Amino acid sequence: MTPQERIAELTDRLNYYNHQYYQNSVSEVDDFTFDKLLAELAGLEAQHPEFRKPDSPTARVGGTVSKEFQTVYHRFPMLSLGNTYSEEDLVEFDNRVRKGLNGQEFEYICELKFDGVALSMTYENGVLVQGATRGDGVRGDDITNNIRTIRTVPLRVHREGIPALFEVRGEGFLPLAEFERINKEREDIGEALLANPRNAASGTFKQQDSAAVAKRRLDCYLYSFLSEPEIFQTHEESLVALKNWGFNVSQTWQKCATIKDVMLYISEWETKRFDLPLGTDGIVIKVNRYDQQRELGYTAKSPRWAIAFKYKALAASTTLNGINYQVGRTGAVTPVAMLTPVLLAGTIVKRASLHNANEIERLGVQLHDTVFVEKGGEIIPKITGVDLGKRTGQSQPIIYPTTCPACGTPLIRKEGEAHFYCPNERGCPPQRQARFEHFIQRRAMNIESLGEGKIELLIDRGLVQTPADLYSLTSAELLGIEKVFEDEETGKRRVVSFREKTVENILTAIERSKAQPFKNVLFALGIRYVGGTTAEKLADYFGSMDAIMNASQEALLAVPDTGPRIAESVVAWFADPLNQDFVEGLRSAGLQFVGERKVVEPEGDTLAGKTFLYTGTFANFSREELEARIAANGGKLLSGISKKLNYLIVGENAGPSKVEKAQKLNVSMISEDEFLAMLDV
Ligand SMILES: NC(=O)c1ccc[n+]([C@@H]2O[C@H](COP(=O)([O-])OP(=O)(O)OC[C@H]3O[C@@H](n4cnc5c(N)ncnc54)[C@H](O)[C@@H]3O)[C@@H](O)[C@H]2O)c1
Ligand SMILES: [Zn+2]
Repeated sequence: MTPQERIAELTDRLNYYNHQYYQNSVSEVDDFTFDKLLAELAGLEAQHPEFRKPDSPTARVGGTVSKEFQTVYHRFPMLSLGNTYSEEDLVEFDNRVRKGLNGQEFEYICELKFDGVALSMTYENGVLVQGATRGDGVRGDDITNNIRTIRTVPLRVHREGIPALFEVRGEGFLPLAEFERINKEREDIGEALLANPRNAASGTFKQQDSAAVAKRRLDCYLYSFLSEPEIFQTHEESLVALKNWGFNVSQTWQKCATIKDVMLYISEWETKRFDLPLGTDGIVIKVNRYDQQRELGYTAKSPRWAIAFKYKALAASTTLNGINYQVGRTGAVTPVAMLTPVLLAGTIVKRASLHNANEIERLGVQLHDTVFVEKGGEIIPKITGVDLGKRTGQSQPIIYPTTCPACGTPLIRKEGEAHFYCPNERGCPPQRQARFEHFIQRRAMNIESLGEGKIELLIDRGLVQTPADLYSLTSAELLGIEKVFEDEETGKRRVVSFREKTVENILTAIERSKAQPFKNVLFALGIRYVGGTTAEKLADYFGSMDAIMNASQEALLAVPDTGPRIAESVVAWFADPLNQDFVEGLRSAGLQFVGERKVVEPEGDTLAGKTFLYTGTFANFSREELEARIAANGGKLLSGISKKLNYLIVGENAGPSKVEKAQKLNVSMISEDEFLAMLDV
């Protein structure tokens, strides 16, 4: 391949990765690979400037704006950062800075490089008026409503000395604990897991429905303050002031007098960063004084007064001793690698995720191989490769089971899904147990006193078949039963026994659970894809179990944010006679089958297949009434303006941004009267 061809190829490939990364929140390669390719392209372009493409990713900030949001222009451009993985490059950076400043004294501020999404917030007279993404550096997406959901971003700041107009910038992120919580919930309802916290944050900030965004507790660390005229002399002063004004500034930054101190900071945080509540992928080094920053200036893509040092993902190698196939609540089988314990980033790793059969194939890993494990932003380490040089005659191909490791039922794989499933929903012990655990969790029936082995014991003794049986348990049945559990790994024994006090607590909790609201009951059923949020929406919309049981797929599709996958799953679940028995069992136990919301009585289907959104206020309807009429006539309410929207109903005091956006996307706008006329056909 000639340099010209290679330049063309790299340009296309990197532009494609950028598109996937910024628009679709997907990483098709890891960052290290991406950065290596980008460095290769920059090197080739330097040697052969004549072959450089006008759309080269070396000279542009990676992102763009999207059609779904209003575009805003940044007052000050939002740039990228030069980056490096090597200490030699840092020394070079230090030399460049020294030279650029002609021997003046200078200091650095080191900060962690938070792995999320760059955000910019504008305040006018102390009020947050706009929040935007970086986009292409000049223009970004207006995601003000989504940024308002971040609790640590003040909506108002009133302190002395704050300029009337200023901008703060920082990194929006999904805290690791929140990432794990969401994934646990997704696993629980059989949804594909989010790949990593950075991409999850990026995808969340791009959602149209800010109520859905609010459900994920995003956070943001601020690291920059901009105003005209400037009111600070140094970056340090601005960090201190931001903190004092109530902005969320991570207290991990440090002033360093020399590049040696910078290196110490780097090595100090190499492992310590894993104790932080968010993913970080390196550190950022900035010249402290603003006048010196100005003197050094910018390239087209990044400041010359700052650089990012990125850590290579922490890796270790160890042997794969076996694979444990775990069966989840929905029957999905997940392979977990059992490893010879190895120290990685300060913790001992014994297991790693292998995700699914495709992943095993992709890695080409065999039993007894030496494998590389890596710890990225996530808490569970993953296997990233095989050390083929260390493969011995001992290694054996991994034969993926064809039957359920727990109950022996032949596994099936649904089209388009990566997981194999055990279809024996009711007989398969781990599935049954997991269904009970789902049922008793706080967000469902809240009978958590039944946790930690107690359910297993009840099932073992044949006291319960389905969670409905919990409601007929008596203290006579429970008193005195016990079981000794032995931990396979540690050999530690634990006794679970039902003594008087325990029994009393459990029976009280079961009794009390009868008052749990209808939406919790609906969630507790464990219908695939019906998580807490969906259950709440369905409960609000239909108002009762009977209405949902009798709802057709079309009727379900009319519920906001409910797609065909959920609708199909709900209909199929209620069509199963055994599920019907289960539901009737719960009904006779006296659980809440009716919600607070008024039941929508179907009126007709004149709006079937049409999508609506409204803005403003109306003479004939309250918001609830309008929503109910749309639903009752088979229409579907959308949560935001997109190309999928057919009609925007415009009332008094309509939101100008909604109207403008609808115009842009050619969405029909109708008045209240026109809407009424549609109902009258
Ligand atoms: N894997 C992929 O497919 C893929 C594709 C595109 C980009 N990427 C990754 O993204 C990088 C390019 O993204 P980029 O242009 O946003 O550069 P960058 O993420 O390397 O650096 C700039 C960004 O760092 C962030 N940042 C975090 N902490 C900061 C702090 N304390 N101070 C200042 N900024 C801070 C800001 O959001 C800023 O915009 C690539 O180097 C690559 O690693 C990966
Ligand atoms: Zn099974």
